[in-house]
Amino acid sequence: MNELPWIEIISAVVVLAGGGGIAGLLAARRRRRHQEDDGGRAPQAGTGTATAPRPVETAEPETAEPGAAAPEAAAPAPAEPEVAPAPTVETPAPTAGRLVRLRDRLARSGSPLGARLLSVLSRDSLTEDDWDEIEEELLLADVGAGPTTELLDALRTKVRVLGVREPAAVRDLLRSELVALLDPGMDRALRTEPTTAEDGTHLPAVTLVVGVNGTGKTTTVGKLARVLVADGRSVVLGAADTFRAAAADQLTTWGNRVGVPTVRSDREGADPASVAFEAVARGRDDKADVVLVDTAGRLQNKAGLMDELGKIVRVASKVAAPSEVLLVLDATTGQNGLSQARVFAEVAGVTGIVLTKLDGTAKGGIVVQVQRELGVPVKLVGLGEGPDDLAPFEVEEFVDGILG
Ligand SMILES: Nc1nc2c(ncn2[C@@H]2O[C@H](COP(=O)(O)OP(=O)(O)OP(=O)(O)O)[C@@H](O)[C@H]2O)c(=O)[nH]1
Repeated sequence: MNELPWIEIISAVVVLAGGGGIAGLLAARRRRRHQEDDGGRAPQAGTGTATAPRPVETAEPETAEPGAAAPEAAAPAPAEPEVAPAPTVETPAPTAGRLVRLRDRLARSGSPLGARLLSVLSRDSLTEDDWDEIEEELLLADVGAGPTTELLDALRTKVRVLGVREPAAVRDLLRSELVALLDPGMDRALRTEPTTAEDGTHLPAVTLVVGVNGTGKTTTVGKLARVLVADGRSVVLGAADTFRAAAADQLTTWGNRVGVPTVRSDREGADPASVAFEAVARGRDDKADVVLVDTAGRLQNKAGLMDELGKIVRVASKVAAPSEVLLVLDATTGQNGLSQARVFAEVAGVTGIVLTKLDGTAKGGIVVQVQRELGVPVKLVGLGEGPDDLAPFEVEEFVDGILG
């Protein structure tokens, strides 16, 4: 008898058995990863309210059609019975003192505003070359031409008049000048207080988060939800970035981790204004304190951007008008970020800036320039990819961070 068919049959059985094993293994690993993503770091189990999102006006419902097979069901039988992961809710780090905890990251970014400036300023006698060097460092750090001249003039005068040279005194001098440049008097509080309409209806505070793609908007909305939850506020998320389908998933994951519901549409390209409206309505019905709305900001021209953001504001305002429009800027993009900022400020009536990725740049001076150019305060800074790496901006803590 020909042995070949038997070898083929045996091989096929081995492959099938092995494949099933691998499929089971992958399914188990996928489940484990899912559990980790959803709350692996959760210190306690759930008082969470992570609810299934409601479909929005123009959107497909999130849940599968009745009778439709769920994607998992079509996969080979898993090695162990499917157990829905227990909802776990994390406790975000408290917001007070976050910048103090994170400020090492500013120093570690090697900001030229820090060590190098201090070393020049401490030289025995400062020559014109030394002042040029200081100017160059400030410009390289994206402080901007106007503020750099201002800072240099103030430093020159004080160094001459006071004759300071000792490192500690020079540091104090530089510190106070940088603090002054950052305008500590600006109101940086987030307007997140709900209000009551004349007819007694509860109205959540609405925060719209805008900016070009990739700056960290979705991440910021997720982190901001954690900031608010840590401060004892109830939050609803609105995934109005309907351009990128994964953005809604990303936001839902952020929300689930802290027990915050996300209103979304799974249909790519669904009307963002409609999602925003539903999210604000959900916030009103749930009596939430704050609704955070993520947007796409991916439009190619100013007119299109104006149309989209204008419509989101108009439609959301049928329930409650946004009290904050936060512009997310990537600190590593320097001047480029600044020109984007100007367009958004014109189009969207920005009330605050979130500067992300300050952990990865020596260009911390962009904070000065952005505030000056737009006349809008930096309210939050992103200092890493961790869930609690977003801090309320505090001028003195920030300056201490960049001075190292
Ligand atoms: N190092 C660092 N990375 C950050 C920070 N904030 C966001 N990121 C990262 O930036 C990347 C882009 O973030 P997203 O939130 O997806 O950006 P987005 O603006 O929503 O992008 P689109 O949805 O494509 O418009 C992600 O890898 C984030 O982890 C930060 O403060 N520091």
